[in-house]
Amino acid sequence: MPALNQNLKKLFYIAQKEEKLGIGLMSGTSLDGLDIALCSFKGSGIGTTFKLLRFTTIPYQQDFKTEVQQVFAQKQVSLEKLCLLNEYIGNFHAGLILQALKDWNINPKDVDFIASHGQTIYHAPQHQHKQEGYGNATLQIGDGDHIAVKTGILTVSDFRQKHIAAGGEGAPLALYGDVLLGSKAGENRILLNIGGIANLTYLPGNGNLSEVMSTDIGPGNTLIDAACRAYFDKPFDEDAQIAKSGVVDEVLLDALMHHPFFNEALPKTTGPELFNLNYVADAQQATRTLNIAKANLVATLSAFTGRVTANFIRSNFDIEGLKIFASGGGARNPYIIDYLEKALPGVTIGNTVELGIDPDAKEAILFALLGNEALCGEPLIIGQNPAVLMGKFSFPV
Ligand SMILES: Nc1ncnc2c1ncn2[C@@H]1O[C@H](COP(=O)(O)OP(=O)(O)OP(=O)(O)O)[C@@H](O)[C@H]1O
Ligand SMILES: CC(=O)N[C@H]1[C@@H]2OC[C@@H](O2)[C@@H](O)[C@@H]1O[C@H](C)C(=O)O
Repeated sequence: MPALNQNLKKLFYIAQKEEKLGIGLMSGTSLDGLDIALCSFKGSGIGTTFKLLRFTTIPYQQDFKTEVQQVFAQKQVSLEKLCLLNEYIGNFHAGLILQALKDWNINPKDVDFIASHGQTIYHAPQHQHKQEGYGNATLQIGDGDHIAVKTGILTVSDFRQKHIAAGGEGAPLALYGDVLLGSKAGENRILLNIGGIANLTYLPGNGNLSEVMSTDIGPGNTLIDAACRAYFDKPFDEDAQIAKSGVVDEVLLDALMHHPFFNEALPKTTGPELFNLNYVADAQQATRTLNIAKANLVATLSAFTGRVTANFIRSNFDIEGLKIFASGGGARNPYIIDYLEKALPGVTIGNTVELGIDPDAKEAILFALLGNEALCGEPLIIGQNPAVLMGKFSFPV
């Protein structure tokens, strides 16, 4: 009998371990930093038990952000730059993981796997690119082989391609973990993540997985951040100070609300490829509001996130006793949260902290969970979503 590839032998060994130590990585559309969550797992699927052992966000320096912004959500980029960044980000993320493990006094040899989201560079669902003959597509870079070789840890990466191959749009993937982290018998819940793009997972209190729904909603922080960068030389509107100093331009807000994306069938996804400052400039041009004060613009964009999200929840989930648990950086934006509270009377709006989940760590935990599923799970049928195990394996040697 030919000898078994040592990598596969190790893979089988890890997959069969009763308890696994895994690292989940998330680097989102906000480009603020790399989220690193170290978790321990027992079991798989709905029966998984896990503990978040350590969490950190390592902020990106401006020079790195500037590099990534050259290719991020752009229709035309330098192919050379894209190629270089694929290697660079893999290596860079591996270095940040090693740094975090050192800070935590944990030997990389004790970690069973890394689950890496990579950096989304372009997201192109068919309803958005509309090119005949082409399907849904998405691209995350920061290749897993570089992470595996540099850290010496088995790496699972590039989760979104399989979702598309099996009929999805490559996102949101949060629902696979949200079901596990957030479901409660007898309580109708929404886990609302306000990142660059806002998305949610509806978890019915009857526990019926076929009723679970997860979708992107529209812009979260992406437009607010873009306006703060362009006009205030700030990465974001900390504690909504700028928005609170401005006044909403209702005419512009109404114009921003008119896009076919908001009427697309669910589930649907989007990104900064659509919701960017050109989108805003077009609406300003159409409403002759190009000269409004920049603080009024930030207030209007913050109200836009609030109105899109509130309208979506009101029209899709007119459900008695609905509870929302917010996460993502936007959960710390008081303008957005206050807006939702006013626009959704009777709906309780809390934070995932109440579920024992650090709202900043949630997405990194979700990818660690997906890595655990890739190793020892079985495809789960949840709502209309592809029932597949996602991720590709990269070996250290
Ligand atoms: N104190 C705060 N006040 C206002 N906004 C905040 C605050 N803290 C964070 N944010 C917002 O949250 C953003 C980061 O959010 P997060 O890390 O959830 O995004 P992401 O993971 O990149 O997004 P996505 O989920 O779309 O990939 C910041 O860019 C900022 O807009
Ligand atoms: C293509 C891509 O990276 N999409 C992200 C983005 O950030 C939020 C929203 O848009 C969501 O669809 C997704 O991330 C989360 C983690 C998800 O897949 O659930």
